[in-house]
Amino acid sequence: MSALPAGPAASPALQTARWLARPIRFLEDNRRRYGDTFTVMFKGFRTPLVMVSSPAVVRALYGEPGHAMPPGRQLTLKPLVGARSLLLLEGAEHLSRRKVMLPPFRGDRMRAYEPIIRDASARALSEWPVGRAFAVHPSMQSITLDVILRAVFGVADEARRARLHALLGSLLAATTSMSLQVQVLFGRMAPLAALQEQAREIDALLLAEIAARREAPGEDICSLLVQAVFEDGSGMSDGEIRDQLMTLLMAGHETTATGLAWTLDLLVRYPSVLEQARSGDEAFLRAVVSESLRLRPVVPLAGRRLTVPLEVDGLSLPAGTDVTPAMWLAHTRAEEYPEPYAFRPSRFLSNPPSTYTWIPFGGGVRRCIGAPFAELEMRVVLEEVLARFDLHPAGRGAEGIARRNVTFSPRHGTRVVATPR
Ligand code: HEM
Repeated sequence: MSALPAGPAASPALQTARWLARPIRFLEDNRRRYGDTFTVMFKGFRTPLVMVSSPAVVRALYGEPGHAMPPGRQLTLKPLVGARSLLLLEGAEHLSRRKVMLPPFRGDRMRAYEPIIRDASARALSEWPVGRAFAVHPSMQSITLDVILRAVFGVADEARRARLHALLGSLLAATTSMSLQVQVLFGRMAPLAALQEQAREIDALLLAEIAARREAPGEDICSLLVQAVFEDGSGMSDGEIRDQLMTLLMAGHETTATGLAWTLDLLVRYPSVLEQARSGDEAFLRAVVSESLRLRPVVPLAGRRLTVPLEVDGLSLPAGTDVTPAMWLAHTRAEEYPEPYAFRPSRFLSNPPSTYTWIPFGGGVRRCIGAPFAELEMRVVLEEVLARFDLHPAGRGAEGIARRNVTFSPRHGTRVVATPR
């Protein structure tokens, strides 16, 4: 068996502590010492993890459709999204779902959701405090949750939407709650029982929505799933649609809100870019979104377990190895991005990067199906924010990174001072 690439010799506990406390430093230190490809060992993982970042290796990894999903995904996600989730299926079952779930997210269809995004933004932005520091991340979470409930779930009724907003908001907060995790670790199951009670109410509400969409389909994604037909002529059961809706919520809500919070954090620290972003030039705002996702990749890793050996550019990894691109490292290669640490959206206008040097949405057969949705939503929310407010950073230092589940998120929620224009 070939040896894995070199990597840090520290104990798994120490490597994990460094990754959790200072992820960027951990990645940069390893790149400096070992190059583009290195092997790390995290506590709780039974097998080492090879991190890669050169475009040729990322292409070879994501280009092989047969690789399996990374370990641990089933364990953490199944209780929330259900066993039939697109995120958890593999092989032919996964591909058949992807085939029917991709078309509803096509770029041209997304335009229909623009009014919903503008309206959700207007409601949330009307509550922003004026002239004093506050964190924008919770407001972005509220917008992205509202947008998913309307555009994806299709919940038109205000009262039902408010109830689902409250229930899903607290379920999602609990999944990132350190206090809950500690209580459960010490055997206190009461909070978990309360969560299960909430989950039952959510399921009942979702099944009622699905039944209503079967009766009278609309423009939302749930209506399209209700009408979807697999190659064998069968459709999705109500239970499966429930799983896919929870999947879209889990995959699309926090990620987009966090991408928005990071974009605002970068914009307030680069006033000339912020001014240009206000100009109403749609292409420039798209470039702002792309550059933010490059410099602040919300999902730092999206790996695979190899089912066949990976052999490329002198690298040879045996089947069974866990391999992940490190988005930060792939996005900060000076060969592809001159002055890689500068926030410079115009680079996406003059010289758009090739596919495997910009991978905030992963790649290959598991690439994010919500990418066009997320990009549109980010651009439209930004337009609404910039049209209403002048923004300044609340502090001098750049935001640090905190980990929330699988995301890299601004530690203090992006604190700004907003004044109406
Ligand atoms: C800025 C926002 C977002 C980011 C950074 C992001 C990132 C990602 C990444 C890295 C993956 C894994 C890809 C892989 O394993 O190669 C993924 C998968 C996925 N995302 Fe997103 N995502 C975002 C928004 C959304 C939205 C808005 C939705 C839907 C409403 C969505 C739905 C999904 C789904 C269903 C998958 C699983 C695809 C599969 O396994 O076939 N995402 N996303």
